[in-house]
Amino acid sequence: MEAKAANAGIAAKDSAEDVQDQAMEEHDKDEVFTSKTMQDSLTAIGRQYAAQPDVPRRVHILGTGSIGKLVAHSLRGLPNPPPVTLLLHRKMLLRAWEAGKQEITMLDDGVEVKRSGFDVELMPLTRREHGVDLKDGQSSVYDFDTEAKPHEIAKQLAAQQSQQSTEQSQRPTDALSEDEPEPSDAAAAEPIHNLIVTLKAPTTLSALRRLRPRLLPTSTICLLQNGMGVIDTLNTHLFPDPTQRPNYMQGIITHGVNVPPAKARIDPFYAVHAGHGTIALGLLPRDDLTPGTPRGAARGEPENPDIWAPSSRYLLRTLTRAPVLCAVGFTPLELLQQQLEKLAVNSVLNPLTVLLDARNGSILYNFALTRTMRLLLAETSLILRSLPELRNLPNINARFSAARLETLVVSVANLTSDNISSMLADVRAGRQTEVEFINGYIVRRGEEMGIKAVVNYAIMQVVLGKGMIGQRERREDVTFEKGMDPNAADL
Ligand SMILES: CC(C)(CO)C(=O)C(=O)O
Repeated sequence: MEAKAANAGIAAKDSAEDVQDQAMEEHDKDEVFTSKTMQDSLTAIGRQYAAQPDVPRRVHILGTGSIGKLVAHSLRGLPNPPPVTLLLHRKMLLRAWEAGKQEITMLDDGVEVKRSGFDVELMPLTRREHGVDLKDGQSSVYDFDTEAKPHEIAKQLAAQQSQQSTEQSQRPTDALSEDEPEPSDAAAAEPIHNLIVTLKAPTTLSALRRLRPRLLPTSTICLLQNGMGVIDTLNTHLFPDPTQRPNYMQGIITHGVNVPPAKARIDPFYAVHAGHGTIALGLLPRDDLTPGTPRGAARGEPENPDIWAPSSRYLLRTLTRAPVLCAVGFTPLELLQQQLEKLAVNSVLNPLTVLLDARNGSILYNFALTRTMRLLLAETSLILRSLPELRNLPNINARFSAARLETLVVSVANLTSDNISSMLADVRAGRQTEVEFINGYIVRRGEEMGIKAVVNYAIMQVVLGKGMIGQRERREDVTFEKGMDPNAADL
């Protein structure tokens, strides 16, 4: 009976979607017509929203955790959907995909909606040891049975790798020997123009290192994750030359999506859209624009849309087109302020819930914890109000006052009182936390301005210490069934 009702629900939803699809297709045709016939006469804002037939439409999604699934599922639900490639980081996931129905299922308001038509690519993770990438199955630099030290072995491996890559690039492709593994999938070598990253901040650098050769200065990377400072890390380690950097977009997600553990074991491509929220999106202005290009953000003025790369406009437009995502674009300066507010909330709720090993609501109505929160927020407020990028903005002192930040923390703790914070979930699962991109970011920004963020620093160290205790316990005391390593948990 229940299944019947659910099926009826799906059918009703499908026919409603069909009608909507037709309407949107007409709308799309109109937009292409507009872009072909009137492009020259459009205003800058008009060009921003017009369809762009020349931009490659494929969207790659890195991270198939709950948010990755929500975004992928929503994009394939669009009328005239873009091609979507899921970048899978584990063989087990690829096998599950191939053995399954090759669809993502989202349970929303009691109705299961299945969507297919995705492409997948396996992105085997490499380990980095002493500065060299070790491929899947390659021995650790610590395992060699010689007198040589791990860093010396790493040096030899690096030399070998660079020689191999030089030889390979000098040989014509048809001269590859039989036994040499050819790239398994030609698509895996193609450029990535539009990339959405839903990985956690600490794993982003190592994952993007694998994709570095496929990312062009014309590509756009949209980061949908907690924490701040990832872009600085990417620029330092992967894109030191500003002219070779991709374009960046950032987003703040308030959707609540989860994967019931019982379901995760049966179908890793299943998720529940439990709380409908929004995505605030903002593009980052490039640092390498020709001198003289008007850059509104730098002066705290409205943005000049002409400076955004076509892939950035395409990705922004595509994400904002998906009704369920409720994505809205903001100016870089407004998005930055929203990110900092979220950072302040996370910098209190996440580490405190880890230390207390308790749900978000546990910090409420407890004066000892209120004192701790106030100490943290006094320090964070001072640092945020001193940031050079916010200088000259009116209202900064009020928006980032310790009292207002406390109101934000309390209200989020109330709204999510039964939730387990993402940081506590990470610690419990033995995963690396985002603390260095939350409290660590506040500490780093403080240091730049000569402000010692001792409370944030101390709390970050305790969270790191707690994570280490958990990881050690897991390694030493508990034996896991093969294939059930909790550290391999999905991102
Ligand atoms: C706001 C909060 C704490 C909600 O759980 C969160 O964003 C998180 O868990 O990372």
